Amino acid sequence: MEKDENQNLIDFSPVMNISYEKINYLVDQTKDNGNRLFSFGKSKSKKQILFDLSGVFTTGMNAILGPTGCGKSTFLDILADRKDTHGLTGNILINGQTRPKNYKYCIGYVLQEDVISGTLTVRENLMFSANLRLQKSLSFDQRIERVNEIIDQLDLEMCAETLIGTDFVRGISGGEKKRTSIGMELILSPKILFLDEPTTGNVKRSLMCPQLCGVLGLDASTAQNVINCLHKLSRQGRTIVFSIHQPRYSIFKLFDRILLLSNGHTVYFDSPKNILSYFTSHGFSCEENTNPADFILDILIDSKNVSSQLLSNAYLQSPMHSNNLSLIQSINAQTTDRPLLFEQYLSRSAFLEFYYLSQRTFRNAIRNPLLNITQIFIALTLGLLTGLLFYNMKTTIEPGIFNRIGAIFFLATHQILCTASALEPLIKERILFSHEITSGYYRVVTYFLAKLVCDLIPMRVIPTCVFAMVAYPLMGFQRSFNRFLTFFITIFLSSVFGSALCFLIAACIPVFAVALIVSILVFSIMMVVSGFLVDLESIFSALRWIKWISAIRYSSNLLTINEFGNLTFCLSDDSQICPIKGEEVLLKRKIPYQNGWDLWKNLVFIGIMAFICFILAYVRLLRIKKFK
Ligand SMILES: Nc1ncnc2c1ncn2[C@@H]1O[C@H](COP(=O)(O)OP(=O)(O)OP(=O)(O)O)[C@@H](O)[C@H]1O
Repeated sequence: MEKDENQNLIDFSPVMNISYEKINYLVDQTKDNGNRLFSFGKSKSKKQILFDLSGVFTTGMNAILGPTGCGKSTFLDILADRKDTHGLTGNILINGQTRPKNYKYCIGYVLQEDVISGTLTVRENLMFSANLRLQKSLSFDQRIERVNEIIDQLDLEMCAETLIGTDFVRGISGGEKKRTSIGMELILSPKILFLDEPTTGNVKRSLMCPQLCGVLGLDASTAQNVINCLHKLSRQGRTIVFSIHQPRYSIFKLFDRILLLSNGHTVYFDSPKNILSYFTSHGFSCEENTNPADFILDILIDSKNVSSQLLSNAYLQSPMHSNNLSLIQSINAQTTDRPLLFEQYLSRSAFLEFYYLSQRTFRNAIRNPLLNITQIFIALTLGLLTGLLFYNMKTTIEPGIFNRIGAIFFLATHQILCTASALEPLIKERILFSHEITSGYYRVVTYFLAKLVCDLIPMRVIPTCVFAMVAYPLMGFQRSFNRFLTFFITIFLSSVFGSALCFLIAACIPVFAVALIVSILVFSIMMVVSGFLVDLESIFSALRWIKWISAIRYSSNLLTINEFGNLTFCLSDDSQICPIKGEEVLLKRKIPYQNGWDLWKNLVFIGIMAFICFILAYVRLLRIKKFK
C-alpha cells in the first residue's frame, strides 16, 4: 500500500473490477386479494426482481440502462452493498475477492436525490465530509487542500461559498448540487463510484410523502456537464457504475460499457459501439438520425414483453454472454493473496465526530430562520399575550383561584405541546442521517449527542424559557426568587420532555402526517389525565394508570404547589377577610404537598420520562435501516 502526497491511503492497483455472478434477487411483497374489505385479505408473496445477472464492470463509465422498473436501482444498491441480503443470491467480487466488511465506507455512493445539508455552503459540506471521513493522520491543512482539489476538479469554484439551499433559502443550481454530492464521495478518492440516476436533480419528496413523489430531471446542458465530469473522473482509473434513464446521444457516446436490463434480465452487456449492429442482427433496425438510447428503450418498453423476452433469450445464447462469463473466470483466476486495499476509515475519536457534528448542527440551527429568531419572536409575543390575559391575577377567591388554575393548566400544556415543532426538521433529517450513517460518516451515539446538545435542548428550550420569563412577572404569580426558580425549572424540564418525545416519535415514524397525529394523540391523552378535565378517581379503574405517564399532570402539580403554597385568598368585598388558604385548594385538587418530596417528585418523574424517551429514540436510531 502506498500513500499519496497527502498521506491518504490510495489504491494504486490499475483497475478495480467488480464481477458479479448469478445474481438473483427476490423481495417479499404484500398482495391484496382484492375481494375483502379489510386487510385480512392481504397475503405475502415473493417477487423476483433480478434474474441470473452475471458480468464484470471495469474502469471507465459503466451505464446501467433500461426502462423504468427494470431493476436498475435495485441492482446498483446490491453492488454497493446497500440492499438487505435477504432474498439475494449470487456472488459479487472485487478483483476476484469477496468484499471486505468496510467496503461500504470506502466506495462512493451518490443517491438519486441530493442528500446534503442545505444550510451549509458547498465548501462547508465538503469540509464536513473531509473532517469526518479522511484519516485522522491528515492535518487540517491537508484536508483543506483535498477539498480545494475537489472543488477545482468538479468546477465548483464559482459556488464554493454559496449555501446549498433549503425550502426557505434559494441556493445553488441542480447541477452544482449534484456535483457537490459527487464531491462528498470523492473526498475519499474512491476507486469505485456508484451513482443512482446522476442526471436526475432533486427528487420531489414532501413531508406527507417521504417516498418518491416525482423526479425532476436536470436540464440537458446540466446533465451533460455532470456526465462530462464523471467521464473525466473515470479517466483517472475509477470504476464508475451508474443507472441512467434516457440519455441523449452526446451522453450515450461517453459510456464505455452498457448493461441493458429489461424486467430484471440482461439484454445486452458490451460496448455501446456494438449495440446497433447487435440489435440489427436480431431484427431491430435503427432509423438514421435516431438516438440509439431512445431506439433501444422504445423496443424494451413493449407492453406485451415480446421483444424483451426475445432479446433476453437471445443474450443468453450470444457470444457476448459467453465472453462475459469467461471474463469473470479470468478475473477470478487472477486473484492473489494481496488484501484488497481498502482502509478502515472509522478510526476517528468520538470527540472529533461530536465536534464536527455539533458544528454542523449548530450552523444548521442558527441559519434556519424558522428555528431561531422566528421561534424566539413567537415565544416573546405569546409570553406577552399570556401575561396580559392573566395580568396581575388577584388573590381574591373569585376569580383569583379560578384564573390561577386556568393559567397553570395553560402553561403546563403549552410548554409541552409547542415542542411538536421539532417533528418536521427531525423527520426531514432522517434521509441525511440514514445516508451518512450507512456511508460511515459517524457513529450513531455522536450524532445523537450532538443533536441533543446543539439542537434539541437549546433550540426548543430557549423559546420556552423566553416565554416563561416574560409571562411570569406579568401574570402576578408569587414574587419570590425561589418560586420563580421552581417555575422556571418546571417549564424547562417540561420542554425537554416534549422535545424527547418528539425525537422518539420522529425516530420511529418517517411520515410527518402520521407522526403529527401520533404526537397529538399522546399529548391529548396526557392532557385529559392531567387532573383538570376529569376526576382521576372516577375514571375506569383499568385506565387509571395512564395518569402516571402524564407529564402534563406532573408539571401542573408542580406549578400548583409552587403557586398555591403559603397563599391566602380573600373575599372580593374589601373586607380583608381571607378565609381560604392555598393548601385547601391543593387538598381539594388531591395534590399532595406536605413535604419537599411531594413537590420535587413531580420534577423527578418528568426527568425520568424525558430520559426514557431519549434512550428509546437512541435505540430506534441504532435500528434505522441501513439497507433499502
Ligand atoms: N421491496 C419491494 N417490494 C415490491 N416490489 C419492489 C420492491 N423493491 C423493488 N420492487 C420492484 O422492483 C422493480 C425494480 O425496481 P427498481 O427501483 O430497481 O427499478 P428501476 O429500474 O430503478 O426504476 P426507475 O428507473 O423507475 O427508478 C420495480 O417493479 C419495483 O416496483
